Amino acid sequence: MKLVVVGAAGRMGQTLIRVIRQTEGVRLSGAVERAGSPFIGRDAGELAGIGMLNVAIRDDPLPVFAEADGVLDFTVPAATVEFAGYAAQARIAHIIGTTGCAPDDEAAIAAAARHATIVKSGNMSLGVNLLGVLVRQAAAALDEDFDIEIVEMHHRHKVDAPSGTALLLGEEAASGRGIALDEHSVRVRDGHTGPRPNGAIGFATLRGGSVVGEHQVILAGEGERIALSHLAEDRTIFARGAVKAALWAHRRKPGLYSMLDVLGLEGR
Ligand SMILES: NC(=O)C1=CN([C@@H]2O[C@H](COP(=O)(O)OP(=O)(O)OC[C@H]3O[C@@H](n4cnc5c(N)ncnc54)[C@H](OP(=O)(O)O)[C@@H]3O)[C@@H](O)[C@H]2O)C=CC1
Ligand SMILES: O=C(O)C1=N[C@H](C(=O)O)C[C@H](O)C1
Repeated sequence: MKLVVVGAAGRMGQTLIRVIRQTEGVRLSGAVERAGSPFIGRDAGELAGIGMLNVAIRDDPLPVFAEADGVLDFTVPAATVEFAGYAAQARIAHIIGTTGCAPDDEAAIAAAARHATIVKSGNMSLGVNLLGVLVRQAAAALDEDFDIEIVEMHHRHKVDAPSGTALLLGEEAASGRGIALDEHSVRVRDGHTGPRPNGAIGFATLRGGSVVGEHQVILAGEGERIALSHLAEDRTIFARGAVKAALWAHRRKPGLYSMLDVLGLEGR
């Protein structure tokens, strides 16, 4: 399967290029960065530290997509929406790891999924997706006497909050409780907040250093507390998940899928 990496010079872009090189059944056919990037024209393999791959980084996605079977996209929301349109035009699989998408972005991506096979997830790792299933089960088993709080920590460069993973875990908790997350989430607390609303799902965000990604879901009751957590030690776990998603999506009918579909965890 021929794969394009967009955002090829980024933290995830470079990790994806290394993982593609190590994975049977896939090869890097193209690499894209934004127009004006200092990395345009550089060899994608050299930049990722694995030696020449003879794939130059380009700033014209459409012809690059036309020669590929799938695109791996860990960039920024505006770019992802644009890439979704191009992937739909080229009828190739689009694997989206980008987080921080606004409702309008999500709507544009859903529209593109009428023509393209899109897999989108706030976290592509096996561990976090399994954690999501466990969180849903725990939230379903316990009533509102257990307060749900989600704590996340990431590196100092991260630009969106709460993280895509924290929101994914919040959705799973809400689904276990049979409620809508956006009607119950408390994303910020500051000053005289008053007591905690019953049934709220709270979020707390920490940023610093080089932390790859840490998430904890706490279910706090009277006199006892359950904590379910995931620690990402290496970005390779996300890249492996994305490549797995691309292989799963190849020649599958258009639609918007999640990592739960890819991993066979949907409905578990
Ligand atoms: N779902 C998951 O499993 C994971 C998701 N993520 C998410 O992936 C995204 C990227 O993370 P990370 O790699 O750390 O971020 P980086 O900033 O390191 O990488 C993003 C790359 O995308 C490039 N880019 C920006 N605009 C465009 C464009 N129009 N065309 C092509 N390339 C573009 C950036 O270039 P420039 O810097 O020049 O603007 C940069 O090289 C984030 O949203 C993050 O939350 C991260 C890890 C796992
Ligand atoms: O920006 C990151 O680095 C990460 N982003 C994703 C998120 O927002 O949850 C996934 C992972 O935690 C790393």
